[in-house]
Amino acid sequence: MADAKPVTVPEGATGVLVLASGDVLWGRGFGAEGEAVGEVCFHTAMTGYQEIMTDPSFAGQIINFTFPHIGNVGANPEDLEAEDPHALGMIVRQDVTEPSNFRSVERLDAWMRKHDRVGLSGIDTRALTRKIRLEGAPNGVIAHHADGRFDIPLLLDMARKWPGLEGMDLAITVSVETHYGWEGGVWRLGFGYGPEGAEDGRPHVVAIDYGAKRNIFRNLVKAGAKVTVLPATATYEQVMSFNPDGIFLSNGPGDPAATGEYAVPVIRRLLDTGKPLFGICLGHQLLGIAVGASTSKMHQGHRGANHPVKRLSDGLVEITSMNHGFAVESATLPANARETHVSLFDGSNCGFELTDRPAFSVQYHPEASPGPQDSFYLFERFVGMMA
Ligand SMILES: NC(=O)CC[C@H](N)C(=O)O
Repeated sequence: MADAKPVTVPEGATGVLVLASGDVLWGRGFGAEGEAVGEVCFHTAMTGYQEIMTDPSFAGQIINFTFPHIGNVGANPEDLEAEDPHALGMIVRQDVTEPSNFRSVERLDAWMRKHDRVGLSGIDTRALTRKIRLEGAPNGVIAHHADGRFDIPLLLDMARKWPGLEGMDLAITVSVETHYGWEGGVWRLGFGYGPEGAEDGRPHVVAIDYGAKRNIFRNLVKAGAKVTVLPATATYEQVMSFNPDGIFLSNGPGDPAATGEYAVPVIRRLLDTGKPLFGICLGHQLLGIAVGASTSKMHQGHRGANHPVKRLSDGLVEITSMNHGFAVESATLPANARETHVSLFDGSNCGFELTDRPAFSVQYHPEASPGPQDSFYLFERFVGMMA
């Protein structure tokens, strides 16, 4: 590891990324001033930056966007996966420009400032992505100071002391405190997300929130369910007291194997009820652990909006939205778990179903997007099991 040398701040630099390796990448800060320490990962989506920043699955992470024009459609109050951002900061190629979109109510940099999130522009995001691909996702500090004053040795020390996502339990830190009924389904121009979803007569899904993104609940509603959301620490008795027709395990941040006592033992008991059960992302990983499989940290992870996933039953390739740095290891799936989906990038597990119970899960976000290859059918399959 390179040691920090006395540094001169390049002319005009108001932001910096300091990696635990000793690499120092100068740029221009935007959004909030200050610093944040976490894992630096790259995301290949061309749009959806507000959704990415607010997805609770990104807690503990600093996002390097491979798409150069981030901020060009501004910020709006609808494209949020949670009320506040959970990603720690963003790294982009180009400076944020004036927004050009009829839904925009403010600039992205103003939104970042308001929500206390640090942004860094002017970075060679391709070089950084290449580094992450070769070396794995590093720990680092993103910092922004308008006066250009940075204590690089201190930032390096912060980056080196950060323990890393492996072994870190974050789901519990981003979950809700108490249960609530979810409302909000299909988006309509001029109306936003409709209030549907609470009507009686719909199959009742109890969703355990390990750091859920809102779009998953919207999709459950779109598929016909009524959704009640429970905190990550909900006990078996609490889940059952809502008399669910089906149980949903949400996405969420951190290491699935670090969730300890509150998640997996409850999931095991819920499986024994024989009620339909569906897990996504962290929920998929937790279901994997509950049936005896192991999870491991991936070299660079999968983060993007067009990751090809192969459905093993018929070979169809789904274009999926993904965000994960841990994966269920296929080889450790037990005999009663059939692998259903694999990543076309690296062959890693992306879905399985149990052969002796109505339970299945996937590693990606099944979106209700137009086109023949989306994966929304998974929500319909789940809700259909309760009919
Ligand atoms: N999207 C998610 O739920 C992420 C799951 C888990 N935190 C991971 O990084 O693999």
